[in-house]
Amino acid sequence: MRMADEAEESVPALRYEERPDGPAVVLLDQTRLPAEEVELVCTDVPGLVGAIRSLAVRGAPLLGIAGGYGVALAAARGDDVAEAAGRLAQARPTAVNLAYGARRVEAAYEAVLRAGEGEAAAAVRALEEARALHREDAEACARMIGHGFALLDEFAPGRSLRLLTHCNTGSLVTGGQGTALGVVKEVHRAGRLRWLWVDETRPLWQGARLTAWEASRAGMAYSVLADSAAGSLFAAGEVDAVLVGADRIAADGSVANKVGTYPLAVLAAHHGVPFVVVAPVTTVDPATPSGAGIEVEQRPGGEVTELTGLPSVGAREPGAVGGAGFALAPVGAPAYNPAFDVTPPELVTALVTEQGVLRPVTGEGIAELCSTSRGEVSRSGNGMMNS
Ligand SMILES: CSC[C@H]1O[C@H](OP(=O)(O)O)[C@H](O)[C@@H]1O
Repeated sequence: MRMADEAEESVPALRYEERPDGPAVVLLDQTRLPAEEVELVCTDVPGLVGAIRSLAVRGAPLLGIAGGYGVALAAARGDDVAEAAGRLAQARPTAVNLAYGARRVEAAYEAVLRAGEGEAAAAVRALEEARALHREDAEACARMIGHGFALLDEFAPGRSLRLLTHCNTGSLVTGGQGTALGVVKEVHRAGRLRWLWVDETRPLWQGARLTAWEASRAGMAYSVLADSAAGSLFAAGEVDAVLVGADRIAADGSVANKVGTYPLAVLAAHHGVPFVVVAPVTTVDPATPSGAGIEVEQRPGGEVTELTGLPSVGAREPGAVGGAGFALAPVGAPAYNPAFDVTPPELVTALVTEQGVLRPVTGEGIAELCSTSRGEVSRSGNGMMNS
């Protein structure tokens, strides 16, 4: 167990291993960070589904990669691949990437079976597709980071920036350097990060625990803040731009992201601050017409009403993250705990993907984004451009 104190830019959040005792998906248990770097070895799909539900592995792009490797793991074990893909796809409902990754690898596996090449060859193909998905995400991060940095430079040429972010969108949620936090890292590397404001991100503290962990390792100047303190920073003129990730982007440009994102978008609009979403095209879901159609995951109330310890203590409620904790409310108090909220497109200044920057974010622009194959760049009257 390595303590989280080495100065490293990014730590691989997940890998697939063919071990002497069999294949496994090995992941950095994010419920144990920042205090401990503990690896979780998932040797079967039920174990991986449990890790996804407990947020030991989390974040839309990484969930897609985990879903893909999970199907490859089932194929390597000779398990029922269709059943495994279904369980993985349904492990968390909001991040579209999870189902995309699982189904894409399942389709690769099935194609080899249909060709009559047998289960062993199909299992090899499944792992190849999962690894391709992983590589593509890392490449997408690099392109998003370039487009995002150029966009910020357009907003404030040559200036140092005070950026605010919510939840965690760095190396811990992608196959590469991250989405929104990946852009922040690039601003920092360019010597242009004046300050990073890190929303703690209640109730699971992804900001305080994970973004602060990544920011510390990158040597950034930052402050953690209570989510409710963000408004006073906008009022004081202390925020030059907001950068967040996404879990699902509907066909009309509505953005589902960690709960607390929508209020930031309203604050940014009120104060004339750019509100920028950074997400790979695999987060875009043309099959969901609008934000109203996005299923928002409802999580156990105990995550709100208890301050929990390490998950090893044993969660109070099925599915809740963390172990037995301290009551922050009367025991058994009812709680409302949506994991995400939805921001309408009119509050999004720009959507940065690996294919370019969409500004403004409109249904037409989203449709065009989905119609181009990966890597192509499209330019259109609705502001789709490659920055
Ligand atoms: C770059 S996607 C990260 C995205 O995922 C987080 O949700 P969770 O921690 O519940 O997996 C959050 O919405 C982040 O913006």
